[in-house]
Amino acid sequence: MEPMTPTISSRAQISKARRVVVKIGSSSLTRPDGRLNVPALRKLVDVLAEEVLRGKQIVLVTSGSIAAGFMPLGFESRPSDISSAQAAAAVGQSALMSTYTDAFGAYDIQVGQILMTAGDTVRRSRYRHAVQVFEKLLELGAVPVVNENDALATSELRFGDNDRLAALVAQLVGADALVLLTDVDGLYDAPPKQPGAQRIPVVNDMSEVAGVEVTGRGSSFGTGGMITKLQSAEMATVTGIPVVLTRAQDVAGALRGEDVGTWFSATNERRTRRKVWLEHAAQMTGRLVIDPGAVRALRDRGASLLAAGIRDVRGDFAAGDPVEIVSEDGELIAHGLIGYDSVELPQMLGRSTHDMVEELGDDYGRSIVHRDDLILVRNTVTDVVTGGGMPVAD
Ligand SMILES: Nc1ncnc2c1ncn2[C@@H]1O[C@H](COP(=O)(O)OP(=O)(O)O)[C@@H](O)[C@H]1O
Ligand SMILES: N[C@@H](CCC(=O)OP(=O)(O)O)C(=O)O
Repeated sequence: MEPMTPTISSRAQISKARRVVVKIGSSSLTRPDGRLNVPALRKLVDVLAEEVLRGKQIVLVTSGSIAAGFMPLGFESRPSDISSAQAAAAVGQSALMSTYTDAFGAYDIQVGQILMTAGDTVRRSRYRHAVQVFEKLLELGAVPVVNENDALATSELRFGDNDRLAALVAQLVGADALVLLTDVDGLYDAPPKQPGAQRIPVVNDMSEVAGVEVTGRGSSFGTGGMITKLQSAEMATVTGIPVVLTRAQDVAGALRGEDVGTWFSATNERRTRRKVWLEHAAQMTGRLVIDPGAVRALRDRGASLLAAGIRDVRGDFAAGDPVEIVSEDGELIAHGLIGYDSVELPQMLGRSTHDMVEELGDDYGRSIVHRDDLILVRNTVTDVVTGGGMPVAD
């Protein structure tokens, strides 16, 4: 059995964390001309390698593949169309990994590349497999180096930014803490370039950042800006993982528990990883329109969604896919994992479970979305600042 790490409930305790996920963003790994900033990467590795040699388990989530790949392919700036960005990622990812392999190799530490797509964090079998690979690498003393599988990720199954991916990885490996490294030394109460903007040192509850002005536009090479960092912090903290957000130069201080950046305390809510994913990260494959009685049943009674309350179904999905559930006037009510394929649903709409079992057989006795697979979409802080959660397919 792995020794248990005490729960990390304050910044000072982070030095006791046994397993930490560290995410470094494009903004910190990119030179002004857009190329990979190798000295910055090496400085990060110097700090992380020392921690590994002292016995900490580190998982590194790193951006930089597109940054490292577009110039060698002859693009003048980071390409915005998907196929060019994917080609740049394919070229840049290998350059990125060889730089990490050399840098950690100087400390005799092996790195293992893990390229993930959103699907790996959703499907149970792939998730379990990912858990095993991470565990094995860490057990063998290697540093898993993670990025999104940019070359292959399709737009429907893409995170885009690495902030939310890092929160999901932190949940997947059961990290004691998540460190988000960027080009700004923490969350500010207004965009940092604004005169008078002040760093917020501690956030004990995400509701405290409700009035903070953040932008979704990152630095020249970053993706997502501060919005996806707040989403990431919320995803981690509600599953019991505290977060430090700071600039890359302060990584050593962050891991020692110094007063750098912004500390986001873990909440006691401990929502399950699957529900957090459903709320924040799932790309929806379909939409169910439900009547007012069903809205009340979901909201007030925490009920499962039955066919009787469904008015309309849109999209092409298979049982187990994530769908959004909206009211007749279009208000987003919940996200859920659907229990049936889209082709099965039209014959079921508006019908009682009893009728369907009589006519269609026992297979139709299940709810459409079981309460355990359903999360009411709250007006969370990140929704307030972003003006809505994740993009949802029509
Ligand atoms: N309230 C805020 N506090 C701190 N940074 C903010 C805020 N609002 C917007 N930002 C911007 O977010 C940027 C970081 O996001 P991004 O460029 O996507 O970083 P990365 O590539 O490291 O993920 C910073 O450069 C900063 O200008
Ligand atoms: N996966 C992409 C990174 C996406 C990105 O820029 O994310 P972020 O570092 O969170 O702004 C890459 O390696 O270029």
